Parts: sequence; structure tokens; C-alpha cells
Amino acid sequence: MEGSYEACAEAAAWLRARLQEPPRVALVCGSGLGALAQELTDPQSFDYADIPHFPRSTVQGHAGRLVVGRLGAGPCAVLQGRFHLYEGYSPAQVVMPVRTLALLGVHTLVLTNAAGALSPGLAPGHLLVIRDHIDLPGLAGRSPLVGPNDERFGPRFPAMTDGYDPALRRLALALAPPELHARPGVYVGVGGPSYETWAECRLLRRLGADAVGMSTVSEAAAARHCGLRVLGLSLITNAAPGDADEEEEEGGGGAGPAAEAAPPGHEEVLAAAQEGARHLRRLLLALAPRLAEGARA
Ligand SMILES: O=P(O)(O)O[C@@H]1C[C@H](O)[C@@H](CO)O1
Ligand code: HPA
Repeated sequence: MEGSYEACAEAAAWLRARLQEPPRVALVCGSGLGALAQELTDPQSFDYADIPHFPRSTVQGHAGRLVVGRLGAGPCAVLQGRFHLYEGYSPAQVVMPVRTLALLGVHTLVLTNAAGALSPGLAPGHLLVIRDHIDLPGLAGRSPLVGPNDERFGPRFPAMTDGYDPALRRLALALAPPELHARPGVYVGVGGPSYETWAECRLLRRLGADAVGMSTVSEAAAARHCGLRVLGLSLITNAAPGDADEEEEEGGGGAGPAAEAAPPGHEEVLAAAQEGARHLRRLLLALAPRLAEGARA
């Protein structure tokens, strides 16, 4: 039952019976980004604990609430809190809210997250508009699409080359407030919950990733499986560790960026995300009309 089609259908039916208007657009808030829901007018709010089969949020900065209202003129659902593999949830539980929203009639999904910068051009407060992702748990067999395929969600072998909608990406890059220094790039999803070692960061950079985080990739895979249009936004909250080996090889005595960088911590991530959220809110409002007009891919 956990995360099954029947569980998602029950959750969707429970919500449908209570909603003034079913959402067509949905937004998943990353760590510390729950304030994005403040852009909704006429909000209705539901605790995850009350929605049939919904998991519970266990991470600070994830309130565990679904808020449904209007973003601009269109009906929109905002998930204040997501589920992560490191909380002990199965991949199917992690994506259960996304599938439930798809069954409610959502056609466009905005995935936001807090992420560590791997590329030198990115700094806390910057926005990476996700062009593509590397799903490390998925590549290792922990994809929500593993197991018997339920065709009512989607096909056995969905493509992921078109995972993130190019038109929405271009629009987000054009409309982002200058404070966000928005640029396109590659997000790598890891299992967590430990932050990355120096050597892992070096590996991830060499794999072609610009930013690293512990979410989003499973949700994007499940969303595309259901035919949703996806926009991915990574708010950079910290610099991932630099390259300790290069620092040593260069004979750096602690003066370089690697030596100066403080290790990442969740408090710092939350503070940076809350700071960036006010600019992200402006971007979402600017995007609202175009998000609302999307059709299922
Ligand atoms: O839900 P997101 O991906 O925004 O949360 C990030 C990854 C970890 O859950 C946490 C680490 O600080 O923030
Ligand atoms: N690594 C992984 N996940 C994260 C980070 C990070 O540096 N920052 C925010 N989420």
C-alpha cells in the first residue's frame, strides 16, 4: 500500500472532497523555503498528518503542510516540506505527494531545493535553474520507478533526456530578479544525510555537477513518469568543500579558499534559504501566468 497507486488515489480523493478548486500547478518547497506559500491567495491548509497515507516531515525547515490557493490567477498547491531518502523513507514514499498531486490534475511541478555550490561561479544566494540532473540514488537502483510498474502512473521505461522543461527554464532565467544571479546548470542528488567530503566534491565536479543536494531527483523522475512538466530551482545556500588535495599540492598553508571555507551545517542552509526566499517569491509570481497555462507533456 505504501506509496501505491491506491494510496495516492485515496489521498487525492480526500483532498478533492475538501478543496474549493483542484490545483493545476504545484510547488515543492526546499529546506527553509516554506515562505514561498505566502504568495498564495485564498489559502486552504492541510497538515500532512491528516492526509491519508502521507508520510510525516521529520526535518527542520519542512513544516509538513500542504497549502492550496491561487498563485496569480491560477490554482496552485504548495508542499511546505518534502521527504528525503535519508529520513528512512522508501523512494515510493518520497514521491507519494508528487503522484497524489498528479492524480488531482496538476500538470506543472516546480521543484525547489537548497543546495551546495560545486561550480566556482556559484555562491550563497545564487539560483541554479536546473538544466539536467544526476540521480545518484537512482543510478544505484534507488529510483521510485524500480519495482513492478503501474501503468496508471506511466510507462515502464520513461525518457529523462527532457526531464526539465526548456521553455520554463528559459522563462525562469529571463524573469529571475538580478539579486539571484540566475544561471542554468546540473544538480546532482545524493543520498545524504552527511554533507560531502572533499574527495566526494571533487568527484561530483568531475561528473559535471554544478550544485549538490539531497532531494529533487526522485521527485523529478516520478513527475516525468506521470507526464508532468518540471521546473527545477536550486537556491545555493553554501559552498560545498573546495579541493583539499589541490590546496596541499599547491603548498597552500591554509590561506586558500579550501582552508577558509567553513563546513556546511543545516542552520546555515536554513538561514541562507530564508534570505533567498524573498527573491524566489518574486520570481514565482512573475512566472505564475506561464506556469498556469502549461499542458501535460
Ligand atoms: O529539501 P532540500 O533538498 O531543500 O534540503 C536540503 C538537503 C537536506 O535535506 C538539507 C541539508 O541541509 O537541506
Ligand atoms: N550538500 C548536500 N545537500 C545540501 C547542501 C550540501 O552542501 N546544502 C544544502 N543541501
